Formats: sequence, C-alpha cells, structure tokens
Amino acid sequence: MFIISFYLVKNKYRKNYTKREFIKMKEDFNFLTPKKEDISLAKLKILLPYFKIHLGSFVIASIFLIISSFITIPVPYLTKIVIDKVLLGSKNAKLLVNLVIIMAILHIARSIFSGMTQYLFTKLNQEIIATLKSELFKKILKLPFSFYDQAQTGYLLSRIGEIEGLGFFFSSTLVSQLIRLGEFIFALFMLFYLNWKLTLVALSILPFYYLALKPLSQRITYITKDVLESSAKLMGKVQERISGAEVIKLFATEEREAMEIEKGFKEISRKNVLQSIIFTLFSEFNITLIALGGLLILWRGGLDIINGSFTLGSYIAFTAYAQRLYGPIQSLATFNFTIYPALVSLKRVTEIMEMAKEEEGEITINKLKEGISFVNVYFSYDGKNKVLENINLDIKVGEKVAIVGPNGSGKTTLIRLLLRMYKPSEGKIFIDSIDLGKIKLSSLREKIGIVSQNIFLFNDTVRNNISYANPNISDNEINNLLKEMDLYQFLMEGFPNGLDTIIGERGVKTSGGQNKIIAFLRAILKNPEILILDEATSEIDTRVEEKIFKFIKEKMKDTTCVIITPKDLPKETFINKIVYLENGKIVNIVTMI
Ligand SMILES: Nc1ncnc2c1ncn2[C@@H]1O[C@H](COP(=O)(O)OP(=O)(O)OP(=O)(O)O)[C@@H](O)[C@H]1O
Repeated sequence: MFIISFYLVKNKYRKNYTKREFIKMKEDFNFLTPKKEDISLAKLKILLPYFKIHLGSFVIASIFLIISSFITIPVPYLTKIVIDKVLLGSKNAKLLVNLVIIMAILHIARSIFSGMTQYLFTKLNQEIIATLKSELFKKILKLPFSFYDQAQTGYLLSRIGEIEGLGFFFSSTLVSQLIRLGEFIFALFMLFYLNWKLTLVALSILPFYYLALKPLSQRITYITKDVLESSAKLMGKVQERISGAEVIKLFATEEREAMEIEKGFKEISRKNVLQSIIFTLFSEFNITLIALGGLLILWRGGLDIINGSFTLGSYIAFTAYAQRLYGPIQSLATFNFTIYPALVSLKRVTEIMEMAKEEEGEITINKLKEGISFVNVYFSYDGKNKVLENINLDIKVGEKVAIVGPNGSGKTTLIRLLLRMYKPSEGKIFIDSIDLGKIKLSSLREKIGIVSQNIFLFNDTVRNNISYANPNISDNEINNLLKEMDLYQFLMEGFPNGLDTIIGERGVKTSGGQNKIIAFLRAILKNPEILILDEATSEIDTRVEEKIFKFIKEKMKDTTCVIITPKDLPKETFINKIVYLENGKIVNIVTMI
C-alpha cells in the first residue's frame, strides 16, 4: 500500500526519487508513530472570543448549510415513486412531470443555499484569520527582548502564516460534520426501512475504517508538526541569508549558501511527500472500501430482486441512500484526518499567544525632577556570566554623563537595563526614586530618545523616519530644527530629494553617517527628557559631530544625556561626569568642574 501511494504521489511532485530517498521515506513512515504529538482540544478556548464576535454570521451560515444539505433528501424517494408507481405502475405522464419539476426545484434551491453558505463561511473565515494574524503580530511586538535574542524574523513570519491552518475551525467543515452525522442517521433509518438485511451488509465495511484510521492519524499529526517547524526554521535561515546577501557575495559563498538552503528545501519536500503518501493511502483506502460496499449491495440486493423480495425502484432508492450513508462515513473518517493539522497549527499559534508579555509597571511618570539611580545592580543575560556587577551610579536631571569602557565592558547593557529591555538580576534602578519595574513601559520609553549603535531605519522617506515619534510634525518644524542645528544645508545637499528621499531597506541607499544623523534627528524630534547616544557619532565626520555636540550643549541644557563611547572624550566637551566601566564594573567616576 505504501509503495502504491508513493508512486501516486511521485507524479504530483514530478521528481524522480533515488532509491536511498525512497528507503529513507519508508523508514520515516514506519518510525513516525512513536513520536506521537500531544495535542488537545483544550487549546480551542483561545478561539472562543473570535467565535463569539461572529456568532450571528456563523449561525446564519450554518442554517443555510443545513438547508442546502437536507433539501434534496426526498429526491431518491421521489425517484422510487417515479419508477415503481409511475413508470412501472400508473404511467401517469402529468404526475411524472410534476415529480420531475419538484425534484428540479429542490436541486436549484440546494445550489442557491449552498452558494450562499460558501460565501458566508469564506467571509467569516477570512475576517477571523485577518484578526488573528493582526493579534499575533501585536503579541509578537509585545514579547520581551529576550525572545528576540532567539527568534529569527523569517521564522516568526512563517509562524504568523500558520494561522491560515486555523481557518478550518471557522469553516463550514465543522458544521458539515454535524450535518453529515444527521444525514448518516437519517440514511440509516431509510435504509433499514427499505431493507434491513441489505443495510447490515452495507454496514459491514465499517470496522475496516477503524483499523486504517488509528495508525495513519497519529502519523499525520507528527509529520504535520514536523513540516511546519522545519519550514519556519528554514524561512528564518532564508530571510537571514537574503538580509546578509552583501556578506555572502563579498565572501563569494553563494554556492555554499545555496547548497545549504537547497538541502533544507529538499528535506521539507521529502516530508511533504511523506505527508501526501499518508493522505493518498487513506483516500485510496476510502474509495476502494466504498466501491466494495457498493458491490456488496449490488450482489445482495440483486439476489433479492431475482427472488422477487425487492423492487428495482427500492434498489435504486437504496443505493442512493447508501451513498448518503457512505458519504458521511467517508467525511467523518477524513475529518479525523483534517482536524489534526488544524490542531497542530492551533497548538503552535497558542504557544506564542500564551507567552508572557514584557513585564509592565503601572506608574506613569511626570517630568523628571531628580534623575536616575542604579543601586547595587547586577546583570547576566544567560543567568551564568555576569555582564554587570555592583553598579552604583547617580545621574542627576540635566547632567551630561559619558560612559567610557572597552568593547564588551557592558556599556550598552547598562542602557538596555535603563530602557527596561531587560530586568536587573539583582539590585534596582530608580527614576525620580520610583522603582523602574513599577513604571509603565510606554511612560518610561516615551521619555527616552536613543541613537543606538546599530540603528534601524525604515524603508521610507527621510521625513517619515525623522518624524517617526511624531508623524504629524510639519516640514516647517523639521526644517527649523535642521537650521537650528546648522544641518539644513547638509541635508539638502546630502539627499537628492530632500525630505522626500527614500532611504531604502535598513538605510542601504544612504551613507552610514547620514543614517546616524537621521537617527539623531529622530531622537531629538521625540523631545526626550533623557537622550542616549550609544557610539552615535562614530560614523559622523568631526564637523557634523561638533554641530551635534554644540546643539546638545546649548539647546538641551535641561535634557539628561548619557553618551557611550569606547574612547575617552575630550575634556572640554559639555560632559559633567565620566564613568569608566571595565568588565562590567565601574572602576572610576570623574566629575568635571
Ligand atoms: N543579547 C545578548 N545575549 C547574551 N549576551 C549578550 C547580549 N548582548 C550582549 N551580550 C554580552 O554582554 C557583554 C557586554 O556587551 P555590551 O554590548 O553591553 O558591551 P559594550 O560595552 O556596549 O561593547 P561595545 O563597546 O563593543 O559596544 C558582552 O560580553 C556581550 O557578548
């Protein structure tokens, strides 16, 4: 059976698999069962709120579905009347026409209700999927920074895409299954009514379903999860390689990288084939079993017709109702198969939805009065290696503090703690004597303008990047600021379309120094009470750097500034205090007069 399915599926992928690949696939198939996935219907509770919102549409769509499913139920019985009572009996042409018209109306009505059902379910399904995708996106943005240290962008994009699989729960499939159950019971009743012995013969195929379903559904669950996880991981890799295309080209490693990715795609293709084989196995099994059931009915019913205990019309009605018995059996059996991939998607989406968000405080802080204090702060990213040790530091409002130290000494980490991107492992940080942990994140971060080491700019205009914190700001206000900083000329000369210049993805169309200046303007336009420059002027030429420092010194007197640099700053700058950091410890603090 495995071999037949393999050859059926092989055509779908139009690929010739080597003997080794074939053997590997067969081994995978045999060994899939032990890795049974633990999935439960309990996770469905996260879908309930979405379901409740659309309950009205769901009920209407379900009613249409029920009507379209049951409206043609009398047709086989009417056919029996036509054959036994009209054609072989009264030969009443008028009654024949009337019965045919009734059957035609029933078919047309079914088609109209079915079309409306499809439309309503698709609309409902798509609306919920769009909401779920946006919710997941929002959730991902609210996850702690430590999450981003591990997850790759492409991987996360794939996980958002997996929401499509949840559409199953809002489709007509679930209601159809209930209807099919009703249909099954009704058909069973009709069949027993027409010929109970023949009905028992028709039902004799049922135990075989159980035998086939058990081993196959466990395998399909595992392989579905495996395909989704491998695809998401591979997408993470692909996205990273495309982002890092410059490095790949400069190191001339295109072939190596392409081979690596090809290996990943082939592995997924192999798993997809395996998944397809399982589906094909089941579908072929289904078709054969139903055909055999039909033949059993023909054999047994034929004998009854020959010995005169069963009419031809009853036989035709019986086979039509038998279809209504086998159809639901088939779809109830397949349901087991289709629900597992959807449950796997649900489990994976829930994993992210249930992750803890960034820890939030409740206090909204007003304008800074006192300043920032680090008290006995220790920090480690991995819980083992200490990155910061016993940090005690006071930064008063309006003070300009430089943090100087060699690479890896913990300067940026200190700032990350201040921004509450991470929590101190020990000790506390206070702003105006309020524990940082108790402050509302947005209230804290709104106060801080930062130009970080690795700045990120959006693929948008210079204007939209500069005014990111305040999109309603006018060009006039931006130009005034540029003039005040003596950077207007620089911007007009540097960017061919002025504020309308598109800077490209991550600022590829502009120079490193220009990007830093845009990031600096972006931070300034936020009107920050605390300005942090993390090696912000490293790529900026001395002339512009002087202008920036002059602006800070003269126009940002009340703003608290933290300037990070690996080298000592010249003594005559505006700095009030220099903090020397080495191996995560403050080794010296020099206060300027
Ligand atoms: N997200 C992270 N996860 C684990 N370790 C990290 C992480 N970020 C930084 N580190 C480690 O923490 C230490 C301090 O890094 P940090 O970036 O704070 O140093 P820095 O003084 O700003 O260095 P540089 O001058 O090179 O920017 C380094 O050993 C670094 O490898």
